Amino acid sequence: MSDESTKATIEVIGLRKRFGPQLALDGMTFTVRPGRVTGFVGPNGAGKSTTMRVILGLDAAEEGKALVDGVPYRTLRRPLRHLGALLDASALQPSRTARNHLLWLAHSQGVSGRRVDEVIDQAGLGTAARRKAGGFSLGMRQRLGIAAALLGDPPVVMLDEPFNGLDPDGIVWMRGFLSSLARQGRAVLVSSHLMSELEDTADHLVVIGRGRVVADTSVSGLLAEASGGRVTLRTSAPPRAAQVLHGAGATVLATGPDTLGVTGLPDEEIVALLARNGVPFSQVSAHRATLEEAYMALTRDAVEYRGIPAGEATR
Ligand SMILES: Nc1ncnc2c1ncn2[C@@H]1O[C@H](COP(=O)(O)OP(=O)(O)OP(=O)(O)O)[C@@H](O)[C@H]1O
Repeated sequence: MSDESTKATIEVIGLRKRFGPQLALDGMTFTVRPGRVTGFVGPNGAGKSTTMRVILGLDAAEEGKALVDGVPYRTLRRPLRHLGALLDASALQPSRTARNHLLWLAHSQGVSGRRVDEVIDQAGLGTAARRKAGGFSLGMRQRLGIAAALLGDPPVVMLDEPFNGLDPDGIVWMRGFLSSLARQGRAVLVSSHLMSELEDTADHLVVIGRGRVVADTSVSGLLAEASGGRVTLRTSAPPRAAQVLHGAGATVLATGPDTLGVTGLPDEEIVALLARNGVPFSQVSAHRATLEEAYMALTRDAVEYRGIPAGEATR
């Protein structure tokens, strides 16, 4: 799984799909690569579930194609061994125990019964696996869905809104779990409409709005861009500090009686310059945007109806 260029695992190429007058996918294009968690993020109705359904062949696109390991999912002979998916955690047999549900799935896919107990452990189902799935909370259903997705030990895992219904402990568990799947070399695609859920989890982001990709970027790159290289400086000698930094090519703006906003120089260079020129300072801190801030900036135009007074919505 080391050569990313030849091991692309999900390729979505130019998908277009309508539901009646509603354009759900409008040229959706991205690639999910192994060894990292790719967050698939967008506001409600942006097209996340539809894209995943097209990848699985559950919905047909009018244009474009979706490939898993280079071929359409429907043509795979043992699909669970290529891609494990959790789309709808409520899709289970309420009268079966979780373990029997998994045994039945394993049998239908030629997977050994031994694997069932492994995935029960991996998904943290524990003794609940012997209970009827009909009585499960949404969080336990998510875990059961994840256990099912892992049955075929697939190199690609795709989860639609897996954080839904999880309590804070469950969210922490899910983050660690997704990261561990990626560390094992798997390609992990996980959708969410809340960027905060993916904090400390996603390595890469495909941000979508209105059926198309708005940004396809590493998390670190997105944060650096949103942070804009702004540094806040606290000093008892603002005019002197401004003079020194301006002389070194920075743009300096007074932001308070003893604070300056500096752009155009990295924080460590600012510290060195001030020290060398004997300018006193008590704080130099680079502004770090949160993932949520970066996301809001990206999707500002893509959110349907946000802030539009009733009666003025045009779609
Ligand atoms: N079966 C359907 N019939 C009609 N319209 C649909 C259908 N499925 C999806 N849509 C429409 O397609 C668009 C994309 O929906 P989709 O469910 O893929 O978005 P999403 O990003 O998954 O949203 P959410 O975060 O709410 O799940 C929306 O405008 C939605 O109303």
